[in-house]
Order: sequence, then C-alpha cells, then structure tokens
Amino acid sequence: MTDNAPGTTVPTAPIRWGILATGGIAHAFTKDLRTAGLTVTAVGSRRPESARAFAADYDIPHAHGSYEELVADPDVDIVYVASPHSHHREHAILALEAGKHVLIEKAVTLDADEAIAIRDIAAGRGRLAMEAMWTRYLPHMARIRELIADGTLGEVRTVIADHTQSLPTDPAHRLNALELGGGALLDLGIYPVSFAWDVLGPMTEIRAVGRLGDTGADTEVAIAAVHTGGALSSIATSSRAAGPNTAHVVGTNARIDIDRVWYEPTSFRVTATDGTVIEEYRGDVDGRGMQFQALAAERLLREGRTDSDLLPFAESIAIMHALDDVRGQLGVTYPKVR
Ligand SMILES: NC(=O)C1=CN([C@@H]2O[C@H](COP(=O)(O)OP(=O)(O)OC[C@H]3O[C@@H](n4cnc5c(N)ncnc54)[C@H](OP(=O)(O)O)[C@@H]3O)[C@@H](O)[C@H]2O)C=CC1
Ligand SMILES: O=C1CO[C@H](CO)[C@@H](O)[C@@H]1O
Repeated sequence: MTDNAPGTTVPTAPIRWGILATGGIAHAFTKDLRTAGLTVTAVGSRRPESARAFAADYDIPHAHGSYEELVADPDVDIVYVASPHSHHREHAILALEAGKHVLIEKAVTLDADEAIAIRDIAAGRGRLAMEAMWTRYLPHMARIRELIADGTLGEVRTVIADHTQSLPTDPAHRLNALELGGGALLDLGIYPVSFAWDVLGPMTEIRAVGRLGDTGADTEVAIAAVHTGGALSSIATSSRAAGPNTAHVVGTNARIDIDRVWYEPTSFRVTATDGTVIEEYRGDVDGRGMQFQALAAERLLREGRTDSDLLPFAESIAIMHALDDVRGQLGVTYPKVR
C-alpha cells in the first residue's frame, strides 16, 4: 500500500477482504468474490468454530474468533459487514476505527442518524464507506442507465416495482425481530426504493400504508412517491407472499420491463409506445452477481477514492431518511442495541 492524499491509502497490491459474520449472505458474497478471483484473507465470527468452518469452506488463511480480532488483522484492507442491519453501525465503525475500508450490507443501518455516524467516522479517517446495494452494480442496471441517459425512453415518468417474498414467520428470525432490524421495508423494500431513487432522483413526497406482524415489524408495505421533477414511483414490498418481483421504467416514448427477479442478474426488454420491441437484453453473469459491487469498491480504492460514484454515501443516507419517513407513517420503531 502507498499513501496518496493525507489519510488516504491507495493499494498497489491485491486488495484483501475480511468477512465480518458468517451468516447466509456472508457465504453468498464470499463465493462470488472467489468466482471473480478476488482475495479474501480473513473471516471473523462471534463464534471461533464458525470462523474456522467458514475459513475451511473458502480456503481463507485467517479465522478470527471475534470481530475485534478481524478488524485488527493487518492483512485486511476492506471489511465486508454482513451482520444484521441492527448491528451495521457498530460493526462498520469498529472496522473504520481500526483503519479499514467498509462495504456494508443493506440496509446500511437502521436509520439515517446511524448512517450519518458512519459517514462522519469514514470521512475523518479517509476511508471508503459503501452500501452493498449490489443491484446498482449489476450489468443489466448499467445498460438501463445508458438507455435512460441516451433518451431512448423519452421523458421518464414512472417506476413500478415490487420486492415480495414468502419469508420465515418465526418471531425470533431477523426478518421479524425488531431488535435485529426486522421488517420487510429494510430487508426487501429498500431495493425498489433505491432503484426508483436511482432512476428518478430523490423522493420529495412519500405516502405509505402497510400491515405489521405480531412482533410489530412491518410485513407488507405499499409506497407511492413523488420524485424531483414530478415523476412517480409505485412500490410494493412483502415478507409474507411472493409476487412477480419485476420492475418497470415508463417513459413518454418507451418503457423497460425488467424480468423477474429484477434486482438479481436478469433480462429486460425495451418496448416503444406503439408496441415495437426496441431491445431485448440478456445478461450472462457468473455466480449470484455480488462480485460487481466488490469490483467497484476495489476500483475506487485503486483510484484513491472514498465514495461510490454509483451510490454515494450521501444518497444512502437520503434513502435512509425516506425509509425513516415510511416507518414513521407505519408506526414502526426500533429498539437501539446500544
Ligand atoms: N445482498 C443480499 O442479497 C442480501 C443481504 N442481506 C443482508 O445481510 C445482512 C445479514 O443477513 P443474513 O446473512 O441473511 O443474516 P443471518 O442471520 O444469516 O446472518 C447474520 C450473521 O450476523 C452475525 N451476527 C452478529 N450479531 C448478531 C446478532 N445479534 N444476532 C444474529 N446474528 C448476528 C452472525 O454471524 P457470526 O455468528 O459469525 O458472528 C450471523 O450469522 C442483513 O443486513 C441483510 O439485510 C441478507 C440476505 C441477502
Ligand atoms: O437482500 C435480500 C434479498 O432477498 C432475501 C431473501 O431471499 C432477503 O432476505 C435479503 O435480505
């Protein structure tokens, strides 16, 4: 590593990833890092045996029995925070204070205030903080951004999207437990909200209705929003019933229909207002597609940058403000773990 601007470090050797937590998404992400040939040097778990088993699965040289040991590992440049969102603030700050860069699973935190705390520490330390909203970095999304920018759709007026799944109803599961940030909105609804924000810009007016489950966490939410410039989005999310999981971008000349599952690598077509199909996109992605956000983070670090161009941290914070607004309308509040 060599120093660039004060407080900023530009890697010249392979960038070394450390995985914080050994749950479901930590496995999926690590598999994709390996598929892409990236370097994972360490994993940390609250349970030493879990760290050892995870390290054995993926040939990772260092297995740490605590997150503190992981972030202190001198052979780690960037920590992937894969704990429940209730703990992202604590674990991201732990890593940043140890001098590491961080890629933080979605939702980046429980609320906007927590995200601001991460931003301030990352800025003070000159480190990259990036939300792992992996969908933004997928190849089909890059093509969609091009089609919008080159005017193929005309004026974009509407985004319609759902993220609906049938997920466990166990009250202790992180999807339902308020102390783990449970709720469909932060787990699933954040995808269409972030997508609508990417396409239409900031939400300026938000109306939300929803249903809460037995634990008080939201299970079904419908959101109607006005964006800068007056375009509208219509979003549905549910952790109780699986719907189409498609997304649609509607312009005055044409629309894009993204096939299910729209937030994963998938296909889409562009159809003109008269029904003519203008483009059919079929992607070919290895693995689940989580490597693209990691490759983007590595590129930023090599360029000595500490913020994502595709999802600046300020936008993650603004999206958290919007989700705070939605939760306020639904009456969902989280107990803080600290
Ligand atoms: N990008 C995507 O597609 C997905 C993203 N996610 C996001 O990833 C995060 C983790 O989700 P997921 O992997 O499904 O969750 P899991 O419950 O499968 O795993 C979470 C892990 O976090 C660690 N952890 C730390 N503190 C706690 C705690 N108090 N309670 C429970 N676990 C704790 C544990 O690891 P250990 O015991 O090793 O310390 C645990 O295995 C969430 O923020 C979620 O939104 C989830 C699924 C898909
Ligand atoms: O991001 C996610 C994608 O879908 C998962 C379910 O399959 C969610 O639980 C998760 O958090």
